[in-house]
Amino acid sequence: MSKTFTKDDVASHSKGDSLYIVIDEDVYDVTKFQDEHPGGKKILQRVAGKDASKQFWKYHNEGILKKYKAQLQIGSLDTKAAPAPAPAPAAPAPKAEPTPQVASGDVKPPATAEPQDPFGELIPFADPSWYQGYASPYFNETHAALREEIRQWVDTEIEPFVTEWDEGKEVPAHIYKQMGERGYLAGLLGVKYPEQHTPYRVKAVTPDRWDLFHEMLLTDELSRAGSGGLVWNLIGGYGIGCPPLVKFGKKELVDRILPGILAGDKRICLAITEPDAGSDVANLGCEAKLSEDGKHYIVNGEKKWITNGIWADYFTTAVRTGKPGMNGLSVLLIEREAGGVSTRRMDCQGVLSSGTTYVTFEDVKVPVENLIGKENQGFKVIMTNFNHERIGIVIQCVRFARVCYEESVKYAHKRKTFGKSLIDHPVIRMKLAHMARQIEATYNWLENIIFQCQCMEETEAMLKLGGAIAGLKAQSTQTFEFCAREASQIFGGLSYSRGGQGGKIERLYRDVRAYAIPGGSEEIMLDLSMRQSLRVHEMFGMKL
Ligand code: HEM
Repeated sequence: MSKTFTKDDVASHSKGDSLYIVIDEDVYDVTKFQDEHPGGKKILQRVAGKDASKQFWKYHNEGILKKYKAQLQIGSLDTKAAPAPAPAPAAPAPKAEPTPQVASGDVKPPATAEPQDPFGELIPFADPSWYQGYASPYFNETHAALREEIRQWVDTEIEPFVTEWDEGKEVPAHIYKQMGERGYLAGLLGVKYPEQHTPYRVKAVTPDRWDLFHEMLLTDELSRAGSGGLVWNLIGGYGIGCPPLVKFGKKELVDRILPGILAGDKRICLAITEPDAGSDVANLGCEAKLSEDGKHYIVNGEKKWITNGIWADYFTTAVRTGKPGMNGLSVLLIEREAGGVSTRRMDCQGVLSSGTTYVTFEDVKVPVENLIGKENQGFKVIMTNFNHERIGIVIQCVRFARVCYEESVKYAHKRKTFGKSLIDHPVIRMKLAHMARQIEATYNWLENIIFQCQCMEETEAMLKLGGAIAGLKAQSTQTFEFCAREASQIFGGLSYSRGGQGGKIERLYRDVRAYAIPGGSEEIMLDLSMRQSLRVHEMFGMKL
């Protein structure tokens, strides 16, 4: 692969039976590939033996090269400069003393507000501002190291294949296994890193330094691949099904099953929604009756739209153990191998590789030891979990909105209409500006909420932040929907057909409803945001 070619060498391979092309000074042998090239073989033959960089970038995005490089690149031109050696870590630039705003007092920023080195492509608003050299009180060098670690993995082993996986409605099992081995699953529980239950560690961050902003980064960077199906496959079932077990499960149960889950060997999902009860959780009907000897619950009922259900070994399930309403609900950990559990894949509009599932429980025998929390007090378990779930949804929506925006900015710089680039049309800049302002507003609220969660104990956070998190969820799904629509208008036909340059936009557009409806629909979220916030502030002594 490290072979060097002159321009004349390449020019001598200009026929169908030996066809080389140059892209960015790298040489590709596309002789065999020409027959399977989706753009046709003639178009490749027209640039045979030549530099085809300009034509290539007109029709493709970076993902294509990442995917095919290993297979097709045979070397580089002799004119290509050797890659510059990695720069030595720069000595921290001397910081200008801030100008005091008042005559006395210390106005220096806290130590954690030191800016990190710029990272990524530096397109304004395409990444959070702390990626681009701006100071932040929330992120330090451990976050920067984690960001680098995940991005490298996603860029090389995930993103180039996401379209294939989405169309095939499955993510290869080894990717999920890596989530365990890289220590990522253990870091996604909204709790202290559970060192005692897993030998796996995140390379970039020691368990004692793990915080909610690291957790946020995991979800955020995975979402850069631009596929709700991928993210839900990897963390959708786990991220909402496992925290109740860890927080409210009995020690013996947790000790028995958690290590296998954190290792990525076993899968868990959350089973709450039913054909007839979604956001109104208090009306759930799936029934669990205590056996006569008091040793088991016998579970009967159906669950619908259960993410990851078809692959799950464990189902964290909301069941009715008592009277109607919220005070008759419990949560049970149901094990597939108990028998009586059937799962079938549902055909949905979006998040295709997430495995949305219809589940039936028929006389499933569940040991009483598998009760999570207390009998008939499951509502609290479910409600506590909602905040974590909704924050996860918000992180994904903001990043998906950024992906729509980023793809649009890049495309607007390369596509020309009416004699000028799209970016030079004020109407396109207006669209981008409306996307950016919503993304940044939503993201900054998200950072604040995560910081609040970090400062509060869980029940306090459930009460005090529940309203704001509900409002933020609606804000994020509307931002995502807006950005998907505007990006689609900018890409035109390319985002109407699947795959190719507008592929991410087309897919994300289909994924929007999977975020705006589950985890509390926009309508319910907005109403709850007001009701709950007013109730809580009444307790604070709100004066009207
Ligand atoms: C290493 C070389 C190349 C590879 C691996 C490659 C791969 C692909 C792939 C996978 C697609 C499907 C659409 C997508 O996923 O983006 C595609 C489409 C296409 N390619 Fe290539 N290609 C190469 C070089 C070229 C060159 C040099 C040209 C032009 C001279 C070209 C022109 C096209 C066109 C016109 C399409 C159809 C675009 C559309 O549907 O809008 N390709 N190519």
